[in-house]
Amino acid sequence: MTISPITRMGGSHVSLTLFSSREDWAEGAAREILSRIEAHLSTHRTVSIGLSGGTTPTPVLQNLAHEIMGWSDEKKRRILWFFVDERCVGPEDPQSNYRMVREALLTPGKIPGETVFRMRGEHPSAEEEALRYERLITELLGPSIPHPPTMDILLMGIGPDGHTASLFPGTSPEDDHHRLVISVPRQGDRVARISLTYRMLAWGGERLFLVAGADKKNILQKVLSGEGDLPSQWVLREAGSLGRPTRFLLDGASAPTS
Ligand SMILES: O=C1O[C@H](COP(=O)(O)O)[C@@H](O)[C@H](O)[C@H]1O
Repeated sequence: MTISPITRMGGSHVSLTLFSSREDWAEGAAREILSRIEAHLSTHRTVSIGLSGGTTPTPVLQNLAHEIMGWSDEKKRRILWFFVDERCVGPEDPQSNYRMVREALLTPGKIPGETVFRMRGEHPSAEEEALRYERLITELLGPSIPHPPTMDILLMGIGPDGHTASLFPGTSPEDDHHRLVISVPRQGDRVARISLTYRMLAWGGERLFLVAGADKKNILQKVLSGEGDLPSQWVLREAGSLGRPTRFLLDGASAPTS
């Protein structure tokens, strides 16, 4: 599938893969993630993955759990699971990204707890927790100077307003300064959040956007049109300027028509 305006977003570094049904998408996306994990582990001791929340990734993570559950503990310990963002709620709250990931992937995949690095949404200070997570990332993945440490695979989503991770419309990479993780204040009904920054997302080895469902069709069309300053567009542009690839894994219902 080709969409010409996409070249304006991330140049040749952006590609789309379309799966016909939601079921094919969930299976195919899990296979894509798995093949990148295996490829990375064939040349590196460990692979780091950033997980997004919301509802879209659930069936993909369930399929991934099914593939990984039979692995030896030794091999499972070579995957380091991080979070792209979290809502400032407890780990049992229905809004918790960690809760969704635990139920879909960690528990069924029998993932060793010591390989999972969650953002503690229940911390009384989101800012302190963002700073702790930033330190954790640099300890585990490398220094933040001269550029952010690299998470090898970032699983990302797009919200109906074009947000990605917990970076919302009206923000831009200029707001990041030198941070890797930020706290995002509560706004209206939206609870406060903790999020990786644009820099951190752009420097990731590869971004896989998991997008499915008819309710994502319009926003995806807009994102890929190249016109605008939506957070997901900033990520594509910044990663593209670093020559880092981004791939969209779409189901038929979400795919743009032109
Ligand atoms: O708020 C969030 O939304 C986006 C998209 O979620 P979805 O439910 O529309 O798929 C998600 O990527 C992010 O992690 C989450 O916190």
